[in-house]
Amino acid sequence: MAGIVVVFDFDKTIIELDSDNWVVDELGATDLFNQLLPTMPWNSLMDMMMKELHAQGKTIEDIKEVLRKAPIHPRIVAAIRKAHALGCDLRIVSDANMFFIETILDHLCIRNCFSEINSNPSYVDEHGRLRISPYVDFHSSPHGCSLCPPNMCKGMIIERIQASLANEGKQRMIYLGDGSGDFCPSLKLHEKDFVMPRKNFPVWDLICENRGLVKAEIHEWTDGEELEHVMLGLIDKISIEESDNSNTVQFLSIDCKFETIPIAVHEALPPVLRVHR
Ligand SMILES: Cc1ncc(C[n+]2csc(CCOP(=O)(O)O)c2C)c(N)n1
Ligand SMILES: [Mg+2]
Repeated sequence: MAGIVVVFDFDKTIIELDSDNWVVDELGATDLFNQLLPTMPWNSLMDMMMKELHAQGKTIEDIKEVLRKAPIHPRIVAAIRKAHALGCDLRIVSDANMFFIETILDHLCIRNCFSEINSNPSYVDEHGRLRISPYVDFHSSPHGCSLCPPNMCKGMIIERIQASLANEGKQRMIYLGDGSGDFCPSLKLHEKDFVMPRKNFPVWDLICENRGLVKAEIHEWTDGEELEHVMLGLIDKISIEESDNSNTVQFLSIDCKFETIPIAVHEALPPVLRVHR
């Protein structure tokens, strides 16, 4: 589906928990983290925690090992692979950090499924310490959005993606998220887009309380199995609508499930593929 962009939040959407807390807890630094939390911004605190762990002798490999153990529902990995194989453009917008996300995606062998990852920058310095900084430098150039944390306005990122898609002929977006930071981007979606808030999580509460403000169609999900079912259903629905809207493209019926479409055939397909399930 060359015309469909699927944007994923990462923590508590792709993986089952918050990666920052997972690393801090697993490496035994929870008490210090909780003690310092009221005193500094989140990214500065994470950077400081990485300094502390480095001073205690914890290596980058120790951090990677913890990240590789992060719980994830197997159907989420399957869903990502299927959406990618169907030709959707998959992206991540996350308030975690690049190192944590890339380590986990590499481990799951799904990094190649994503065309873009937007998150807080991170790098390993010359001493082998992980450095983490905010996506937005809120001292020199604050984003000015009151809905979002100072270091990242996901709504601004979505608007930037929307502007670039207009040039690429991609029209439809599906946005999946769980947290309060996913509310602002949900408000930026257009009428023909879809938002998939995780049920009983903060973004779901916010969307339920402000339904009138959300233009996109709302489809909730609870776990990986439901995420897979709902997301692939929406991709199917969009592809049918887009093929019905187009009088120039041929369409093809494939009497099989998504996972059995041979890649060689799929690549040779016309731009719009109708899948019967
Ligand atoms: C005021 C304030 N409190 C807490 C945080 C940190 N924070 C909140 S949710 C989350 C996980 C995001 O990952 P994802 O976007 O992938 O769900 C993080 C790191 C913040 N930035 N500002
Ligand atoms: Mg999240």
